[in-house]
Amino acid sequence: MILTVTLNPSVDRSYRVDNFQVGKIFRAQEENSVAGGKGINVTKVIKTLGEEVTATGFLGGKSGEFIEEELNKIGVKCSFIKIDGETRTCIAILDPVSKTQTEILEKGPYVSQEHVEKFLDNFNELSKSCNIITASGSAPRGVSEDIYVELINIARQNGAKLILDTSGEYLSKAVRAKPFMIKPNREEVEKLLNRKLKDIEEIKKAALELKQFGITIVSISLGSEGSIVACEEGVFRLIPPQIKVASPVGSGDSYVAGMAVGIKRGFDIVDAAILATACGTANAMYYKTGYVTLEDVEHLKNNVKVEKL
Ligand SMILES: Nc1ncnc2c1ncn2[C@@H]1O[C@H](COP(=O)(O)OP(=O)(O)OP(=O)(O)O)[C@@H](O)[C@H]1O
Ligand SMILES: O=P(O)(O)OC[C@@]1(O)O[C@H](CO)[C@@H](O)[C@@H]1O
Repeated sequence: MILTVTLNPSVDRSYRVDNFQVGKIFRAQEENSVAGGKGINVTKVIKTLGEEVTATGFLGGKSGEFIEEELNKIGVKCSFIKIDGETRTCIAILDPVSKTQTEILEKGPYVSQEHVEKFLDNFNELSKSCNIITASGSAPRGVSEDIYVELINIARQNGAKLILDTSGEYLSKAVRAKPFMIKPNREEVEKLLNRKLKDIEEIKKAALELKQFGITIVSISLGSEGSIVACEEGVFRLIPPQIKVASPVGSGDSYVAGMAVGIKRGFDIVDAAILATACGTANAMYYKTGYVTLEDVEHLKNNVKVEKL
C-alpha cells in the first residue's frame, strides 16, 4: 500500500481564457473544478496506475467533503483529520494562445495544534503498514515549517521510504532530515541553493550537491525539458516526447506518482523515472490536474529518452 500526504489540499478551479491579460474582464471558454492539491493529484495518478493508495492530511468544510467524495468515487482509502476551517481553492488561468498559465494559490485554513498532533499520531500508525510514502505541497496555517522533518523521521523509524515534493522553507528544512527522495523543480532548487542554474551541467552539479545531504534519489524536474535524476547508479537525464500541451499543472505530481509506483513495484531507478516521465507528460496533455490515462502512459513510456550524464 502507498500512503500519500496532502497537508493543504485544494479544490483546483481552472479557466481556459484565450488571450488572457492582466486588468481586463474575460469570459471563460471552459471551466473545471477538481479535487486537487499536490498530494491529492499524486493519489489520483497512483490509483489510475493500478496501485492501492491511502490518502491522509487535513480536510475541512464543504470543499473538504467534495474532495473526500471524489477520492471515494475512485476507490481511494481516505484517512484525513477533519478540521474546523474550510479547505482552500486554487485558481489556474490557462491561455492556449499565449501558452501561459497564471495561478492564484490560497494560503489555506488554520489548523489547531490539537489537530496537528492527531494527524502525527495517525501518520505514525499509517506509516507502519505503508512502505512507500509521498508527501507533497505547502502546509496550511498553524502547521510548523518543520512538519516534513517530523514526517521523514517517523517514516524512517517505521521502515518506510518517503518521497518529498515541497518548496521554500519546508524543503530547506527537510533536506537535512535525509528523505528517501526529493523532486523539486528547477526554480525550487535555485531558491534552495540561492543561485541560478544556467544549464544541464549546473543542474547535474546541484542534484549531486543535494544528494550529499544523504538523500538517496534527487530528481530535478524541468517541465518540457524532462528531468535530471541523481541516484546510486549515476546521474541521468530523462527527455520526454513532444506533445500538444493543454495544461502542465500537476505534471510534477504525476511524475511523483510514477516514481512511487515504480519503486513500489521494485523497478530500478531509471525505469521508475521513465514511468514518472511518461506520467508527467501524460498529465500535460489534458486541462484537468492529476489526470492521466493508462493508454497514454504506456504509449509515452516507449518514447522517453534516457541519457547518462
Ligand atoms: N510540456 C511538457 N511536455 C512534456 N513533458 C512534460 C511537460 N511538462 C511537464 N512534463 C513532464 O512532467 C515532469 C514534471 O513537470 P514539471 O517540471 O513542470 O513539474 P512541476 O514544476 O513540479 O509541476 P507542478 O508543480 O505543476 O506539479 C517533467 O519532468 C516532464 O517529464
Ligand atoms: O500550495 P502548494 O501546495 O505548493 O501547491 C498547490 C497546487 O498549485 O499544486 C498543484 C499542482 O502541482 C495544484 O493542484 C494545487 O493547486
